[in-house]
Amino acid sequence: MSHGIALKPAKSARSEALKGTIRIPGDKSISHRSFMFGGLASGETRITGLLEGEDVINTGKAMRAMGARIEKVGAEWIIQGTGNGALLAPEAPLDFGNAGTGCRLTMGLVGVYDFASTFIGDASLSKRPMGRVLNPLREMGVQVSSTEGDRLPVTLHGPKTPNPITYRVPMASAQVKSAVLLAGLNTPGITTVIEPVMTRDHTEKMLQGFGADLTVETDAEGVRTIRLVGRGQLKGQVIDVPGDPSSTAFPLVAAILTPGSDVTILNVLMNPTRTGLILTLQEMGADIEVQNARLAGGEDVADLRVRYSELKGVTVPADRAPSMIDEYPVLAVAAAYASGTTTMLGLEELRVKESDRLSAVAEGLKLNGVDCDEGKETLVVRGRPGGKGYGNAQGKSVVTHLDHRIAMSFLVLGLASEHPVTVDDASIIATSFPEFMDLMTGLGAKIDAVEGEGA
Ligand SMILES: O=C(O)C1=C[C@@H](OP(=O)(O)O)[C@@H](O)[C@H](O)C1
Ligand SMILES: C=C(OP(=O)(O)O)C(=O)O
Repeated sequence: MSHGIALKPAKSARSEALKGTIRIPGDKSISHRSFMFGGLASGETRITGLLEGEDVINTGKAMRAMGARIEKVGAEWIIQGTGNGALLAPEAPLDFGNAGTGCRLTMGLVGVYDFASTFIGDASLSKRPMGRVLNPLREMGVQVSSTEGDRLPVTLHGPKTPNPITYRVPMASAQVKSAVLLAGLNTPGITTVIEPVMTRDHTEKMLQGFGADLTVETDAEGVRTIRLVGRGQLKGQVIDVPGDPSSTAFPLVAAILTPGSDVTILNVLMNPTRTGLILTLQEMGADIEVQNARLAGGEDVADLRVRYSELKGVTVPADRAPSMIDEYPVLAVAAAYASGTTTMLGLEELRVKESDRLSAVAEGLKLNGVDCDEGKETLVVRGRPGGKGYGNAQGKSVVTHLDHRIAMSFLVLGLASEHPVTVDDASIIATSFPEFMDLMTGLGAKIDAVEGEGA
């Protein structure tokens, strides 16, 4: 799926109170991995609650192209996997659309096989750095042919026998950690990943669930050493994917910013590597009640009741970034309505997402009259409670740069701003949260597609 040809703008306008109870679709990270590990494992995997966003569907297509049988029966996805080590050579390039996770993890998964696989994506993914995954794969003996700067298209060809490596992940990235571990699945011996800063741990937990011989040791400084014994058997599993905390962020912040709101969001994944935004919003004074906290399929899950709140600015420490890395755009929007200054530190990884999110957020905030400063790896927002004067300047739209989180964040900004906010492309939201418009308007948000605009 390619984006950027027919842009579909959308407009949000100051809304009455948001009210109601919603269930957020499945977590994107867990959904990608469910298709990948189910497609690889021996026997049957059954998945409910899968996120059917474009990113995840592209991962499913890639797994099918490598021999997995995947079908949807009623509400369930049923997969017959190939067995570990038995993926087939894809006959055509694997197109990951907009998805860094699908692309980078699959590079690890299949890149070490002794055949060629080619990876392509949309204009956004084609700009993103792949060297972070290609470098460890090169160390394992993979032949890499890539476009300048290690961008897509990339073709990989694994060696007869890959080398097990010990790899210290140089940046806080669950995608890099996961790519190396997945390469280790088809490598003899022990592949070791050292993770100085903990990132989301879905790969480790799910591989253990599928029967991989994987251990994690954490030292006194919090440095994690993950060891995976290669070429073991993986067995199909039954998975119920919990709701995505990154998608939850949008109705959550929308309810906090819109006077009179009272919204309950059901079945949200509360894995501590994903809850940095909730903690930060609570520090800012947000009224978020965690209800029915429970364990489901080995993950913490809860319902969240959130009410309109007056926020105050805070400093968000750099070490919290991995647990809320995709939530900074919408946190910046919340900060725009807080009294005082919010300072966000340690944001270097935001520059290599679907867009340079640090610049895209700062540009969008300024276009809407929000006072902010973009630093090399920081963002400072000086908020204005009530949002007086906020809204698109001179009829211009927020430029979303093929980035779903930029599109959703600025539509949320418009729900509490004095003037409406238009974004240039709402179609990109379907990559991660196809139900966004319906769920938000169902709560009472004023968001519409804009007819007759766009390229
Ligand atoms: O492993 C994953 O599922 C993800 C890891 C993060 O990327 P990085 O590893 O690049 O930080 C995150 O931004 C992305 O949305 C999903
Ligand atoms: C960064 C994201 O995803 P990916 O890297 O998979 O494109 C995201 O969903 O915000």
